[in-house]
Amino acid sequence: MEKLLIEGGHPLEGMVTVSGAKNSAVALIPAAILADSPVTIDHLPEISDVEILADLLEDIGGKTKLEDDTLRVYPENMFPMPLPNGKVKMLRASYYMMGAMLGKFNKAVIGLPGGCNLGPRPIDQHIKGFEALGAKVTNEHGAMYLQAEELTGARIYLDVVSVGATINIMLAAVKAKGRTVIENAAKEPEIIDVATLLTSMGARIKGAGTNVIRIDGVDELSGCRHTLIPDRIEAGTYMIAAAAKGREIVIDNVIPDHVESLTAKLREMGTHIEVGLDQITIRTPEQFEPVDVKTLVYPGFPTDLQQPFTSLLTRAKGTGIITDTIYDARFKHLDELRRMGADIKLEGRSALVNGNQSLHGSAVRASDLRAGAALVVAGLMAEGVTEITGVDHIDRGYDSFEEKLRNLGANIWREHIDYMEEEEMQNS
Ligand SMILES: CC(=O)N[C@H]1[C@@H](OP(=O)(O)OP(=O)(O)OC[C@H]2O[C@@H](n3ccc(=O)[nH]c3=O)[C@H](O)[C@@H]2O)O[C@H](CO)[C@@H](O)[C@@H]1O
Ligand SMILES: C=C(OP(=O)(O)O)C(=O)O
Repeated sequence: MEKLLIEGGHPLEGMVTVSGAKNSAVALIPAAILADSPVTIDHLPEISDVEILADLLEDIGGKTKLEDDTLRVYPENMFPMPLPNGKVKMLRASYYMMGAMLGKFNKAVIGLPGGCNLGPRPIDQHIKGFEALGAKVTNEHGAMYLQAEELTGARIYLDVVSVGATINIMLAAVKAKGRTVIENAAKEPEIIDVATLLTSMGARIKGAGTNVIRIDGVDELSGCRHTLIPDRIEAGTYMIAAAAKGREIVIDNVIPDHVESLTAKLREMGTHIEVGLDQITIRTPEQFEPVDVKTLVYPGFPTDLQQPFTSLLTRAKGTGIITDTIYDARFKHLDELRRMGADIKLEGRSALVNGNQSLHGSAVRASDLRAGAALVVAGLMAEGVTEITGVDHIDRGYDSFEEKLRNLGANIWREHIDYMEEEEMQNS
């Protein structure tokens, strides 16, 4: 086990380059299963979710070659090997193995996914989609069994706007017979990225990025080369860190439209922001105004930035309210921020953050990926040293986090936790 240590208070300055999007990468890697020849994906982030998915492709007989930020997938000898346990529980996006394997082999046996514990995260809409396409889906002892004689296009209305269900149904439908229409589809940029890759492979998809997606099934998909879009959540995390502590920070390789909801809120708080073509420059203001934020589906304020944004609100002159309409239990970071001196009340799905509190370094634990990002942002602002455990969560989604922050002037480093310390932590 490892922990992150941050000595707070150092101003940040310079340029940080955003890596490829985690939530695209984790869908594009399973999508490569659908091709009959090699698929090359460029600009992948170096994160554990990517490594585990590449491993899962090997587990079903594929070959993968990861060099720098490029992954080459050789799908020629894959077979529908059951994946009931183990690695599938280490991340959320293993659910895309269901759609991709069903689309390729008409068959899949896969354990239920893991990922951040944000309260219940059902996959009923994924299953509704697979069943509409003709698959029989059963859950036996925690493993999902999916099987179809043949997949046939269907009209599927999602009862909940779901990123995962939209992509999973696309993966299962691209080789189905006839037309599939997904209504009330999610519109996140990552969905467009997946549709772009599948289209390069020969799929016929229209409407990705709108709430109605039409897919006309094709018999064969072939290999291609694709470059991932930049990670808007990583970009947003650096924007928040820059607002918190940045003399002047340039965030490079960002699609400004993808972070518009955050840019608007940071400006409302008084942050100085200049938006270029693929760069955003940010400077900390003298004083932060409190703001209210509600997370919504894209293009609304992303739930994945709710937690780091909460840390920034502790610096506002007054009370800001942050409401998560997507996950009702995405608040495990609040107790940890309170340990650092934050004054936050939780009322239902809303955190009431009383600003003007100076934070102090403490020993805290990241319960999930973005809770980890929230604690890093808080650690950068706090007086003294913050020790963050639960680093494996952070490593799921941030490429070279400490290195990138160190290049901006942060004093952040990683230490190994020895056996005795681990015991002590577990008993405390
Ligand atoms: C790997 C990945 O891309 N993860 C992202 C994806 O997660 P994920 O795909 O799991 O999130 P969804 O968009 O599916 O979930 C949105 C909401 O719908 C609910 N729901 C979802 C599916 C379903 O079958 N039934 C159902 O009720 C969920 O509980 C949640 O309240 O989108 C989330 C919302 O932007 C992000 O926080 C995650 O970072
Ligand atoms: C919730 C997240 O990830 P996952 O869905 O992979 O758990 C996230 O990226 O903030």
